[in-house]
Amino acid sequence: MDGVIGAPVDWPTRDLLSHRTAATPQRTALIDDETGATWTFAELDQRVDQVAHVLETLEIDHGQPRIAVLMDTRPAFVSVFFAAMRTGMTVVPLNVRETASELAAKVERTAPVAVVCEEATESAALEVTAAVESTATAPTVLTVDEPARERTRRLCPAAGSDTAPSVDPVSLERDDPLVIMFTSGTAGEPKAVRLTVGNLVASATASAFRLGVDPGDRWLCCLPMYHMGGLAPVLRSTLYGTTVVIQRSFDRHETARVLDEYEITGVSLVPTMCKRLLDAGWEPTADLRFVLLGGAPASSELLERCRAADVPVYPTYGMTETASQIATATPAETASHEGTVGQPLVFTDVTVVDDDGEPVSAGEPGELVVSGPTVTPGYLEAAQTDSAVGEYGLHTGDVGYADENGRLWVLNRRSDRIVTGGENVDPGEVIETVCAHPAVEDAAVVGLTDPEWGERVGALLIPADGRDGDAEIDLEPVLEYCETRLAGFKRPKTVGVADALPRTASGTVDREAVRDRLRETGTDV
Ligand SMILES: O=C(O)CCC(=O)c1ccccc1C(=O)O
Repeated sequence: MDGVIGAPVDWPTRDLLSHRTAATPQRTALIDDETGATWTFAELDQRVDQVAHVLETLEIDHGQPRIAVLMDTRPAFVSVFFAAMRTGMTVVPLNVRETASELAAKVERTAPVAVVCEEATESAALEVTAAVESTATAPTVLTVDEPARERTRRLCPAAGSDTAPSVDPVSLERDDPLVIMFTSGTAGEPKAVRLTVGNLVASATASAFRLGVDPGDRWLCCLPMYHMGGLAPVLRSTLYGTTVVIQRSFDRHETARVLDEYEITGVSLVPTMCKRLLDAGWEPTADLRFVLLGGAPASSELLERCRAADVPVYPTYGMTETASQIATATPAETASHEGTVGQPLVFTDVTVVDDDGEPVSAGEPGELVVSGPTVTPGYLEAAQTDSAVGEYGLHTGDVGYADENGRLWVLNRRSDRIVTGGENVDPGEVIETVCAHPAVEDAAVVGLTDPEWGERVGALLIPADGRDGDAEIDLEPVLEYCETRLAGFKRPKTVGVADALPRTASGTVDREAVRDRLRETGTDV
C-alpha cells in the first residue's frame, strides 16, 4: 500500500530532526567555530539518539516531563534540544548569566526532572538544585562535559562512541509543548512562555517566506540559544535542511572573522552587535544575504550606516511569545519607509488598538495585538495569560502604528510611557530628539519617580566621541537644543552620561539599570 493516497501511515509523526535526516542525511547541519567540528544531519541525528537514550533512563513519574538546560550557545545545546523532542520532553532553557537565586526561582516554577549543564555551569546547576531541594523533587544534574563532581551524571557520551541503542521516537503532535522560555523581562517578573511544536514550525515557515531559502545557506548563530533569537535559527535551518554555524558568543572582531571565513549567508543580530561590527570596520561579503536585526529597535542612524556599508539589513519585530518574528522589513522597504519593521509574516495578524481595546485607523498609534499560528497557547501561569489575551489576540504591550498597507512601526513599550504631571511622554520621541544632536550618539530615556510630578523625564546620554571609556559631554548645548524642539514636560530633568547603555542579554535596554545609573550619577537640570 506504500505510496497510495489515503493509506494508513504506520509510523508515528517523528521529531523534526528525524524528518530532516530522512530527507537529506549527508548535508551539513552544524559547524562549530570553537572546535572546527562539523556534523551532517545523519551525524547529529546519531548524537541526538545517544543523548535521548540517556534521557530515557531518568526516573520520570509525571505526565509532562521537562528538562532545564543551563548552557551557553554550543552544538551540545542543539543535541539536547532535539533529544528532548525525541523523548517527548519539554525544554526549559535557562540564562547562564543569572544568579543562583534567580535560576532557582525558575526551576521551582517549572519543576524539571533534570538540569543539563556544561563544565562552566556545573557548580551553578548543583547550587540551584540544592536550593530547590526543600520545596520540590530535586532535579538530577546532567552535564554534557566531563563531570567534575560526584552528584553530576554524564549526559553526552564521549565523542566517537556509537554504542547507544536506538531510541523509539515518541509521536509528535502539533500542539505538544516543546519549549518553555522565559522572557528577558526588563520590568516585573519574567514570564514563562509555553511554545508548541506547531508554534515553532509555523514561525520557521513564515520566516522562509520573508527571507527566502537558498540550499547553500549558512546561518551564523552568535546570540544565546536560551533566547528566542538564538534558538529560532536552529529550528529554521532544520526545516530548510541548511547549515547553522555556531559561535559561542559575540565579539566584534571574532564575529567579523567568522562571517568572512565561513561565507555566512545570514546572521541574527541585536542592534548593538551590528553597530559594533560596523565600528570595527567590518564589511559584508558578497555571500551575505541577510542580517536579521531584532531584539530591540534599530536607530535610524544605525540603519543609515548599514545602507552606506551595503549591509542587507532586515529589521525585525518579534517576541518570545510569538516564537520570534512577528513582522520583518526587507532592505528595500527599510530604504523607502524609514523606521518600519515591515509587514507581519504570513498568517500573522497585527491589530493596533486604543486604550479601550478597540482597533484604531491606519497611522494612529496604539497597542499592538498579535494573533496567528506562532502565538503561544499561553504562559505557564494562567493568570498571566488571562490578563494578556483579548478579543484580537495577545496584547504585546508595545505601542506602534500601521500604514494602509499594514506596514508596522514600533514606537516603545507601553509600560515605558512616562506620565509626568498628567502628560504622557513617549520616550522614543525624546530619544530621537537628543540623538539628533551631534554630540550625542545614543540615549535611553526613562521615568524617574518625582514627588511633585509623579514622574520626571530622565535621560542617559552616550557621547558621540566617548567610545574609549571616558564619557564626557557638554550638556548645555544639548539641553538648549531640546528647549526649541521639545515641550517643557518632555525635556529631560535628570541627565547622566555613560560609555554604553546597559542592556539585557537579548539586547534590549535595561531600563531599571538606566534608572539606577541616573539616581546615582545623574545631574538635575
Ligand atoms: O525580542 C524578542 O524577544 C525576540 C527577538 C528575536 O527573536 C530576534 C532577535 C534578534 C535577531 C533576530 C530575532 C528573530 O526574530 O529571529
